[in-house]
Amino acid sequence: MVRGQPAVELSARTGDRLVVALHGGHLLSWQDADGTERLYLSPTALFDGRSAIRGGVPICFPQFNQRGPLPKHGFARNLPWTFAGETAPDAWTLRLTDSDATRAFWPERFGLDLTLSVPRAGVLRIALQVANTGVAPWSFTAALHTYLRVDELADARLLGLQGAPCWDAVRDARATETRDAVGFGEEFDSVYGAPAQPLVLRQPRGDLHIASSPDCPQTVVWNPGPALCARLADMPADGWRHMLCVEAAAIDAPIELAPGAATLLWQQLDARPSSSPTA
Ligand SMILES: O=P(O)(O)OC[C@H]1O[C@@H](O)[C@H](O)[C@@H](O)[C@@H]1O
Repeated sequence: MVRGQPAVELSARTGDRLVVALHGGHLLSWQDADGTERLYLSPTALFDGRSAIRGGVPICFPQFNQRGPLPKHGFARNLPWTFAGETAPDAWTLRLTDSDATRAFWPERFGLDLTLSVPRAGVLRIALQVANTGVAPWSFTAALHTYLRVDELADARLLGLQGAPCWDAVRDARATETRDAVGFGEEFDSVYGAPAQPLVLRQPRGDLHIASSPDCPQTVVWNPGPALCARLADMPADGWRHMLCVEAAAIDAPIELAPGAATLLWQQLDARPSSSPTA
């Protein structure tokens, strides 16, 4: 149990440790072998079995944000998932299938398999298989809404976005990213075309390489900054300084699945020692 909610703790042979809540199939913690926490979990996150948990890796499905009639970011993060156990060495799967609770929002038949795996020490792969188990085609948008832990946001840079098309949601402006190292401070909410190369979150303590699947053609980068953070009841006032969401997303063009078809959305996080000083 974590804060009164059912959760499972997963220990990989590498020494990496994961904690995942059944509510939302929500990864709460990833600690590598030396005990370094890689994900941000708000100390004031709600663990009431209904609300989305602030931090970790919320699963946004079948709708991203408010781009449709469903609740914000869909319903998958608000429902209980089941734990299917270790489905391959150092790989564990959680499952959500359609039920009366999902059909209250969305009529479609579906299966989600979230597989968390540790292929090497300090590497985490988050893979969401989306399957159409019904008899009619349907489409969806989705995101792996990862909250990365940062020691101090002012010292962090996100590298690899230069040249990517970008929609800045704060200013409602479209542009091409010109910076080779993006820094943060105020509210930041942008949808980028995902570059072919992994992004790098660079901090004094080291780099985190962030790769995503071809079926996630967008990368969303979000930090509420001080003003919006102060309005978020489930985040402490300084929480924005210790997180950065880098989300593998399929949102600009909904993915259509034929009956019996499935697709795999994934994000891989790879922690490495710093190769150069903070840009
Ligand atoms: O507060 P929520 O529902 O978890 O959403 C957090 C943020 O999620 C991001 O993915 C969106 O781009 C932001 O616009 C949004 O504010």
